[in-house]
Amino acid sequence: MGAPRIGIFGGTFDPPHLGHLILAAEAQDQLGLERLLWVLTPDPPHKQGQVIRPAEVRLQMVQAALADNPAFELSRVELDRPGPHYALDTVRLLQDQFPDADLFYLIGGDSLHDLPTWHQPAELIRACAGLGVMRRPGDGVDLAHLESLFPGLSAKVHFVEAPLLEIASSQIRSRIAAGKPYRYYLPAGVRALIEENGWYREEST
Ligand SMILES: Nc1ncnc2c1ncn2[C@@H]1O[C@H](COP(=O)(O)OP(=O)(O)OP(=O)(O)O)[C@@H](O)[C@H]1O
Ligand SMILES: O=C(O)c1ccc[n+]([C@@H]2O[C@H](COP(=O)([O-])O)[C@@H](O)[C@H]2O)c1
Repeated sequence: MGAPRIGIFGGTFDPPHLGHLILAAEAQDQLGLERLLWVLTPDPPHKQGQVIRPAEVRLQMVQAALADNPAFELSRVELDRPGPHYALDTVRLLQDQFPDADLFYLIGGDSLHDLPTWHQPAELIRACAGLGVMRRPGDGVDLAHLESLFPGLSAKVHFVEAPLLEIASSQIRSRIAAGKPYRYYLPAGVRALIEENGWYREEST
């Protein structure tokens, strides 16, 4: 029997939406992940200076998004340490927690495209058994170029088969602020929280 496979899905989740849920569910199935840890990132490295809702607000929404799926778990590995939250530190902490497991880091195509700008990307790639990637419209992924920067990367990239989804948290925030319908872009429980609390109505980001 091989090592247990654990998926790590980090995100700002401001708010969590159907793109996130579909990526997580397809990756779990296609990569045979025994556990799938959703890692809420309080202080995302690439969103410094950007307005994001407080971690407690995003946590409530992630809990609502995960509530009806026992296969999804919330990990506090970033919530419980000060930021900025680099993926490499997270993977290393989870390696300590699950020393026998193969860890798969899940990202969208835009994140794969940006990987060279991440903190110590070569070490991150080395630390992961694989990267589960769901393409995004216009993500600009050029795997041959990435392979030239990080030899061996392409063998670790597993493209997750799924429809291309033009859904983004930023787009949902804009829709809410503009009074446009957004109901079917995210789970009902997340929408209920947004409506009860009036979140995103005044926001322009
Ligand atoms: N529609 C989507 N298809 C594929 N991957 C996605 C999609 N939406 C988000 N992701 C991936 O999920 C991870 C977390 O994304 P994040 O929480 O930043 O959401 P986002 O929709 O990209 O937010 P924003 O629009 O505010 O930048 C990232 O790796 C991102 O690439
Ligand atoms: O480690 C890094 O340098 C790094 C740079 C950009 C993003 N990440 C992580 O990737 C995940 C998705 O990022 P984001 O900004 O699209 O929500 C989130 O968990 C971030 O902490 C990590």
